[in-house]
Amino acid sequence: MTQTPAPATTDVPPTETSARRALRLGVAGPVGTGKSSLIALVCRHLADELSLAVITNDIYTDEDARFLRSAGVLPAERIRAVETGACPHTAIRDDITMNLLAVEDLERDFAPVDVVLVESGGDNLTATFSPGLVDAQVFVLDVAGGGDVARKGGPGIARADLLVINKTDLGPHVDVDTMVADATAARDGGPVLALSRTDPTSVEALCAWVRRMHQQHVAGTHTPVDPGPMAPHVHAHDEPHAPVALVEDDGTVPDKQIGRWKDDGGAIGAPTS
Ligand SMILES: Nc1nc2c(ncn2[C@@H]2O[C@H](COP(=O)(O)OP(=O)(O)OP(=O)(O)O)[C@@H](O)[C@H]2O)c(=O)[nH]1
Repeated sequence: MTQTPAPATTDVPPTETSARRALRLGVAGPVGTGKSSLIALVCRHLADELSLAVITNDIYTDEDARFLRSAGVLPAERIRAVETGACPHTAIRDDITMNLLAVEDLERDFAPVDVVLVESGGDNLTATFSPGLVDAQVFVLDVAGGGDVARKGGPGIARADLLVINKTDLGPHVDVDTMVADATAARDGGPVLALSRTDPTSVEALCAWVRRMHQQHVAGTHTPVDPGPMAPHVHAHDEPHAPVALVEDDGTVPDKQIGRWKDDGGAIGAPTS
């Protein structure tokens, strides 16, 4: 009796869609470090050679998308906003659905797209993108944040594909060289770029890095790396009526904890059970 061979489960040629998938490049970092400005630089300098699109994340507005559209760095329809309605890291790490759909829409609407830049909402030092959403990520600090910031570490600083120390034109007020040296030490040799939009050499170095990432993506030689999650934490509003209690070993409630509970009626007091 002849047997029909089982269908091969490996060596499946890429589908047209996956073959055309853009490099998805995340840009994260604390509020105001220059994420939108960096994306504007990349678009301004590379739009003639690469097909680009942008997703911005804001909590309640589409402000970053409007900034980029008004800067005229790309056709307006290639820049789309995701309003996360929650902590910025939620939409880039915990539940990436909204962003993933937005990226796929752009890839389909403007196929073929070479690079989709995804800007995170401004967050703290620990926010990173899920490797399920982006292929590579840039973490942006600025010299205005102070020389100590790079030393403080965190997954983005230590393990993002590229760490940018931005606004080096403000350097006279901060020791930029020390900041870059600290950052390089924190990254175990990973690339660090000192950037200013007023320094063409640094802007070209940024563009060269993006080009290289895109080439590696197309060649299939780049493997997305997860910089690691942010520290575990809870949001107080997640469970407004059942906060995590501090209770001593003997079962008593410390004085400082009483008053942090509110029952359904709004009265303040310790829980009854
Ligand atoms: N001096 C200087 N200022 C810069 C540079 N890049 C950006 N800025 C300024 O930094 C401020 C913040 O820039 P944005 O690009 O809006 O920063 P962001 O990280 O996108 O901000 P959020 O989206 O609010 O987190 C703006 O006033 C920019 O003009 C730079 O290279 N040098």
